[in-house]
Parts: sequence; C-alpha cells; structure tokens
Amino acid sequence: MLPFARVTIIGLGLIGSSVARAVRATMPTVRVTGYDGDADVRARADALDFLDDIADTAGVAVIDADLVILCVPVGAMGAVGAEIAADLPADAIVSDVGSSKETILNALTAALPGATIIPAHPVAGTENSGPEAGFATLFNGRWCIVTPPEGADPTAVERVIAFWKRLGANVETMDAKHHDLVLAVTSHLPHLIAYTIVGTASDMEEVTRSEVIKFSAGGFRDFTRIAASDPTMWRDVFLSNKDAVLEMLQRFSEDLTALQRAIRWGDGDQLFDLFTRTRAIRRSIIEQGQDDAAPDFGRSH
Ligand SMILES: NC(=O)C1=CN([C@@H]2O[C@H](COP(=O)(O)OP(=O)(O)OC[C@H]3O[C@@H](n4cnc5c(N)ncnc54)[C@H](O)[C@@H]3O)[C@@H](O)[C@H]2O)C=CC1
Ligand SMILES: O=C(O)C(=O)Cc1ccc(O)cc1
Repeated sequence: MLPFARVTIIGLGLIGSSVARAVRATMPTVRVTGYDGDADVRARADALDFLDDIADTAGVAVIDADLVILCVPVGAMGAVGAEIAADLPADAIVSDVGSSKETILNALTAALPGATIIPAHPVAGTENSGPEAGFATLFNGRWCIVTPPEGADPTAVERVIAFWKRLGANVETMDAKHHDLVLAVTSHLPHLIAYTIVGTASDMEEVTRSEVIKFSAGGFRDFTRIAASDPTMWRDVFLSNKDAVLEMLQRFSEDLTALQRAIRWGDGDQLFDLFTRTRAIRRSIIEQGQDDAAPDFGRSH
C-alpha cells in the first residue's frame, strides 16, 4: 500500500524536481502537483514534464494533497507555510527537505497551527540548482533524516518514513536539535570551509589566481565544487543553524590553532597521528558504501 496518493511539491529546483522524478519512477500511480514562486521555473518544470499538474499559486497546489513537501530555501519555509495555511486540507501532512531543522519546525508550527508537520532532510544533493539539475535516483542508498516534533502522530511519522524508503533512501529519525548539531559538523562546516578557501584563493594576486586555476587538479578542485553551491540556500542554512555552526566553528578553530602550533614547532608526531585517524575515517566511510563514488549517486548529473 502506498503511503500517499496525492503529493504536492512546493519549490521545483534540484531537490523538489528530484522528489517529483523519484515519485514518478517508484510510485507511478501517485499524482504529483507542483508549484514554484518563480514563473520561469514553473515554465521550465512544465517543459521537463516530471509533474502531473502545475498550479499557479501555492494555495491551489495544496488544495487536495495528502502530503505537501516544501522544497524551498530554509529562509522561505515560514512564508510558504503562511501561503498554504488557508487551503491546506485538515488531514494533510506537511513536510520539508530543508538542510537545518529546528528553525523550520518553529517557523512552520507558527504558520500552520494545528497542522501535522513531520520535517525531513534527505542528506543527498549536489552543487547544482534548478529543475534541470534534478534526477530520479538522487536519493538511492542515501540517508534521509526524519525529525518528528515531540508528540507527533506515530502513523504520520511512519507514512513519511515509508515515503522516503520508497524513493530509495535509508531513513533515520532524531530530534531537530540533534540533527542540527550533527549536520553542522558533517555538512555545514565543510561548506563554510570550502567557501572560505576558494574565497581566499580568489583574493590572491591576479598571477597567482591563474596558477590556482591551472594547478587545481587536486584537493582545491574538490573545494571549488562545494563552493559552487547555491548562495541563497547556503546563506539561509548558516543563518538558520547559527548556534550549532558557531559552536562547531569554535572547536574547528581551536583544532586548527593546535595544528598551526604543531607545524611551527615541528611536532611531526601530532600531524602523523591526526592524519592516521582521519585516513581511518575515510576508509570506514568507503566500507559503508557512503563515499562520493558510490554508484547511483549521480554527481555527474
Ligand atoms: N542542494 C542540495 O544539495 C540540498 C538541498 N536541500 C534543501 O532543499 C531545499 C531546496 O534546495 P534546492 O532544491 O537545492 O534549491 P533550488 O534553488 O534548486 O530550488 C529552490 C526553488 O524554490 C523556489 N522558491 C524560493 N522561494 C520560494 C517561495 N517563497 N515560494 C515558492 N517557491 C520558492 C525557487 O524559485 C527555486 O526554484 C533547501 O531548503 C535546501 O536546504 C536538502 C538536501 C540537499
Ligand atoms: O554536494 C554535496 O557535496 C553536498 O553536500 C550536497 C548536500 C547539500 C546540502 C544538504 O543538506 C545535503 C547534501
């Protein structure tokens, strides 16, 4: 039995269009309706033909949905919640895919009093945006973290879990605060570091900059991929997960200072010990099949 019959997706970019494509691929009888605030994105999504219906307003899009998934930047979630409030069916479940969770839960709870809100975060994506960037297999074998609020209806939680499993994801549940702390170190801080290092390189002299491009075959190239991620999305992630990111950044700068000292004083043992530990972490990620090169992740899309 399918967990939902009529799914509405608000925000038709990388993640929204991937969810729509994945629903079509894995649950072809489910009707998928879409809406995006940008008329040009709506027209492009229409031409790409991954939806059954496109609505002209967010309200019309949700009118008979049983699952509504908000796939807009984190900072826009509350406003979209307010836009759909009057038309949301009483028995519909509202979910989202935002990269931080506590702020979204607060914004949606305020905008949609009494609604069933079961947030989720597929930990899968790329540096690309827009409806053209999405693909049906994005969630295959990736984690999706569901963060039910306290006292959430267990049946609603189970239906959202079943939905993501159908899309190919492995699902774990945790509370929003814990999610935000974990993701601050595993995703948000790495993006901040990538933005910084690429920014630092681009601030260098013109001549050096061309050498940076020319010799960027190694680690720097990986950083430039991450640093090409969507500016609106990541601005919102850092502002919404401020406390956890600042906490992790503080720890990171202390560790960086310790490394700086080890280099200055020629403490090779300290460097060697750290690099040995980090190599083991990489190897255990690969053993668990969670590395970038895993089949189906589709980074090349
Ligand atoms: N990009 C990634 O790798 C991942 C992103 N996420 C989360 O998914 C969400 C969407 O991200 P992407 O799909 O990458 O972004 P995107 O930029 O590709 O798509 C976002 C879409 O939302 C629309 N939008 C913005 N404000 C709106 C509003 N008020 N009403 C209606 N539509 C509106 C935009 O026009 C755009 O088409 C974000 O919350 C992000 O944190 C989650 C996992 C991975
Ligand atoms: O492209 C990458 O390396 C990513 O890390 C994609 C990504 C971005 C944001 C998320 O919340 C989850 C995954």
